[in-house]
Amino acid sequence: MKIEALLVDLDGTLLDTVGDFVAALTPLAAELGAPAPSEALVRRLIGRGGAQLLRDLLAHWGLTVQDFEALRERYECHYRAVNGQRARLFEGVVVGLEGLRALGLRLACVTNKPQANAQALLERFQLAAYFELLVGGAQGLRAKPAPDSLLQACAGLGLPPARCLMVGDSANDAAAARAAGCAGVVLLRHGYNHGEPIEAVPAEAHLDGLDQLPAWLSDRAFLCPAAGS
Ligand SMILES: O=C(O)COP(=O)(O)O
Ligand SMILES: [Mg+2]
Repeated sequence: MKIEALLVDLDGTLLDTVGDFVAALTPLAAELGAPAPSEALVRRLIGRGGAQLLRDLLAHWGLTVQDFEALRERYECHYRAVNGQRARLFEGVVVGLEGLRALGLRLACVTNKPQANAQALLERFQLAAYFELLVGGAQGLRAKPAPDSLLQACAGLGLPPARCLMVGDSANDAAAARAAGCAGVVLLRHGYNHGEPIEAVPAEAHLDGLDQLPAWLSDRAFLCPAAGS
């Protein structure tokens, strides 16, 4: 088995976006009369998409709202206004993407973040050119840990999931990769995993950063595409 493409998560994998989430949630909390969420709390909640994040936060505050959809829309509006302003690239991302490209691997970005926000982030951080396609959160696509967005990315690449390896930062990425039938999953240690140690999530590898991935792949002939093939 050799892999031909990587499906790469966004939040917690390419970009540290926790500051954007806090900035979007702070005015929403004020509207609801709830305390501003701390960065540590938000870090534990990121990764299952915006709707789940809001449900988890409401549960944390002990609040219920009559019109959840309206709340979600207000949150998305706050988020769009701050998207990227506090985000930063994780160390090793560009070196890692360059190395993966040099190995001849095709890249797709697969995130629970709404498509437009994800696209804007890839452009803002000059990452867009590395990716053949981006599958973000959209209506009709169940968020990871469901396999929907990964399957859509594989279809877009024209590859069976067994030729694709998922790279992410959370148990959701691992579960989505298994459910989609991907070749495996590599997890990075610098992201968000709901407050749990990432090492507890079974994976083909746990790495400190994306810059370690090309060498890890090169050491495994079954995962590395034959040069020039
Ligand atoms: O939960 C989100 O909104 C984003 O999460 P992801 O980029 O790690 O999939
Ligand atoms: Mg993530």
